[in-house]
Amino acid sequence: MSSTAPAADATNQKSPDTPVISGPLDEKDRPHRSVLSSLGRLWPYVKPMFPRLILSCLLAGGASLFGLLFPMAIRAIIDGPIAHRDMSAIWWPATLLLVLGVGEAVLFFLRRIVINTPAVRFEQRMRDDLYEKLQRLPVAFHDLWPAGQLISRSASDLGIIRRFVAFGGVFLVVNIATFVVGVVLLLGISWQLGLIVAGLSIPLIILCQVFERQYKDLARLSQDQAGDLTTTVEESVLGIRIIKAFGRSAHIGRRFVDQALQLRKTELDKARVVSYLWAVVVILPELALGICLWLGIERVADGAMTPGDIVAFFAIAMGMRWPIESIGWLLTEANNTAAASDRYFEVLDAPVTIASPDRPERAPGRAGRLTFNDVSYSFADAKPGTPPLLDHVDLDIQPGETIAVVGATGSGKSTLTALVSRLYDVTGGSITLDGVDLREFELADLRQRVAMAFEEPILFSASVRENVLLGMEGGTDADVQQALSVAQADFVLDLPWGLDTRIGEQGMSLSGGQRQRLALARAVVGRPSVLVLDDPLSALDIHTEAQVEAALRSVLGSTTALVIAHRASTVMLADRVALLSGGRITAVGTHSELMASNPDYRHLLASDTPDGTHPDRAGSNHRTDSTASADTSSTSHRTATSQEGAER
Ligand SMILES: Nc1ncnc2c1ncn2[C@@H]1O[C@H](COP(=O)(O)OP(=O)(O)OP(=O)(O)O)[C@@H](O)[C@H]1O
Repeated sequence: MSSTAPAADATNQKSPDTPVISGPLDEKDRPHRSVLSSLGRLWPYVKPMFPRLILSCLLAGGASLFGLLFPMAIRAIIDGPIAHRDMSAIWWPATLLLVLGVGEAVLFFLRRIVINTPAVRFEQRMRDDLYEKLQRLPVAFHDLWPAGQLISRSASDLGIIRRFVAFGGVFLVVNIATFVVGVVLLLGISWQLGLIVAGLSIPLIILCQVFERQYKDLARLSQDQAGDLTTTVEESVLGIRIIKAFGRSAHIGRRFVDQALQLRKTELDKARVVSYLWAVVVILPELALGICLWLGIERVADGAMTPGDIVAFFAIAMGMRWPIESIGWLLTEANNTAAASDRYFEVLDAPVTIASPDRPERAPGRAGRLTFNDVSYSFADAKPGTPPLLDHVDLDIQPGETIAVVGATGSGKSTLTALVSRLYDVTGGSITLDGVDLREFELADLRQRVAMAFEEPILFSASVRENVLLGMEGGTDADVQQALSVAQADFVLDLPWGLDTRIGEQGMSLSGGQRQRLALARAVVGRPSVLVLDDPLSALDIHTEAQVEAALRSVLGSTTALVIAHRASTVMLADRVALLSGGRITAVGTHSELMASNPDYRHLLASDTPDGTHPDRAGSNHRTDSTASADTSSTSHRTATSQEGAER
C-alpha cells in the first residue's frame, strides 16, 4: 500500500494549515477591502478585453471631446461672422459644427460595437469559471452554502459586473477625463472663472469617500438579501408539494414577504444614501455656474471677456454638468460592482479540499478489495471538541463481497459510504482500494471504479439514456438496456419515446420507485469495481424489491458492494453485515450470526412476524433463514418518509 496520502487528525482539532471550508461569511468575519481593491480582482478577466476597453474609452472620450468643442465653434460664429456681420465667413465654423455633431454620434455608435462582444465574452468566462469551480468544490462546501446564494452570484451579480466593466467603468474614466479637459478649456477662456469650476473637484472627492464608506456595505447587504430571497423561492418551488399538502402557502408566503421587506428596506437605505450624494453633486455645479455667471457678466461688461467667450464658457460648463452629475451614479455602480466582485471571489477562493493528487496512482485491474483502516470522520462545521461521527472504523471487504451496513438513524451510515467515492475525505485513518489509498487515485478514475446510488434519486432534465449514462464515455444503448434490466427499470422502454423520453424536471413524471430504479441503473451501467448503495430500494414495494435484488445478485456476484440497509430484505443481498454504532463498527457477521448474538442488531432489525419470516418471503428461494426477510420496525417509517419525498 502506498503511504503518500496525507495523514489526518481524527479529532475536530484542525491544524492551522488545514484549508477550512465555511459557508457564506458574516459581515464581521469578512476581510475589509476598498472598492478599488475589490474591482482590481477583476483584472485577470478584464485583461483580454483591455485593448478593446482602451479603444472604447478613446471613442467615448473622443465623442465627449467633440461635444466640448461644439461651443468653441459657436464662439467662433458669434465672435466672427455675427460680430463682424460677415456671413460669408460662416461656412467653415458651420461645417465644423456639422462635423462635430456627426462625429460625436458616430464615435458613440462605434464604442458600442467595439465593446459589446468582448463584454459578453467577459461575463461568459466569469460564469464558466464559477460553474467549473462549483463542480470541483467538495460536497462539504455545498452542504454549507444555500443554493440561492450561488445562483444569485452566477446570475445577477455577473450582470452587475459586466455592465460596469463595459459601460459604467468606461464612462467613469471618460467623464473624469472630460471634466479635466473641460476645466483646461475653461481655464483657457478665463482662468479666474475656470478655477471656480475646478474647485468643485475638492468637495466632490471628499463626498465620494464618505459615500463609498456608507454605500458599499449596503450594496453588499442588498446582494446577500437578494441571494437569500432566491433561496426561499428555490426551496418553495422544489417543495411545492409539501407546502400545498400541509396548507402552508400562507406561512411560506409570509417568510418570503418578510425577506422581501428586508431587501426593500436595504434598497431604500441605498436610495437614501444615493439621494444625498446626488443632491450635493447636482447642487455643486449649479452653485459654481451661478457664481461664474455673476462674475462673467461683470467681466464682459468690463471688456475682459468677449460675448463669444462667455457663451463658449457656459456652453462648455453646461456640457460638463452630465459628466459631473453622472459621477454620483457611476460611483453607485462601482460600489455595487465591488460588492458583487467580493461575492464572486468568495466562491472562487473557497478551497478545493478534495482533488486529484499531482501524480495519481494508475493501478490497473478491478479486484475491488475495499479496506477501512482506522477511519474517522468529523463534519467541517462540527463544534470543536465534539466526538467524531465516525471513530476508528476498521472494515475489510473482499473483492466481490457484499457488505450491508446497518445502524440506527443518524449513526453515520451515509457518511461512511460517501467516504468511498471521496464525496467527503476521511479526517483520520485511510480507505484503500486494492491497497491504494483513495486519495492517490485521479478523482475521475476513482469515481469510475466506485459507483453510487442514493436513496433520494436525482434525475436530470434529460433523456432516459442521458440520465443513465450521465456522460459515461463509450456507453451504448446495449449497456443502458442491460443496466435497466438489472435495476428492473425496463418500464422506461414503454415510455412514449423509449430511451429518448425526457424525464426529470419539466420531463416525464416518474414515481419515487421508478426514479430509484433509474438511479440504480445509472450506478451499475459502468460496471464499477465497487458499488455503493445508500438504501436505494427504499421506495420499492417488496415484490419489485425482490425482483431488483434477484437481478442485482448477478452484478453483485463479481462486484464489491457496500449496501446501507434499513430492512432485513435489503440485508438479504449481503454476504456479511456490519453494525455501525457509536461511530464504530461494533460487530461484523452474517445476518443470522448477528441476530443470534447481538441484541443491538436484533433490536434494529426486529422482525414483524412471530417467527421472524416475512409473510411474502417465507418459502421463497432467497438466501434466508428463519429471521431473514422480516421488514424492520423502522421500515414503515422509512417507507413513509421516502414516499413522502420521492413519490411523484
Ligand atoms: N453536512 C453535514 N454537516 C453536519 N452534520 C451532518 C451533515 N450531514 C449529516 N450530518 C449529521 O451526521 C449524522 C450522520 O448522518 P448520516 O446521514 O450519515 O446518518 P445515517 O446513518 O445515514 O442516517 P439515516 O439512516 O437516517 O439515513 C447525523 O446526525 C446528521 O445530522
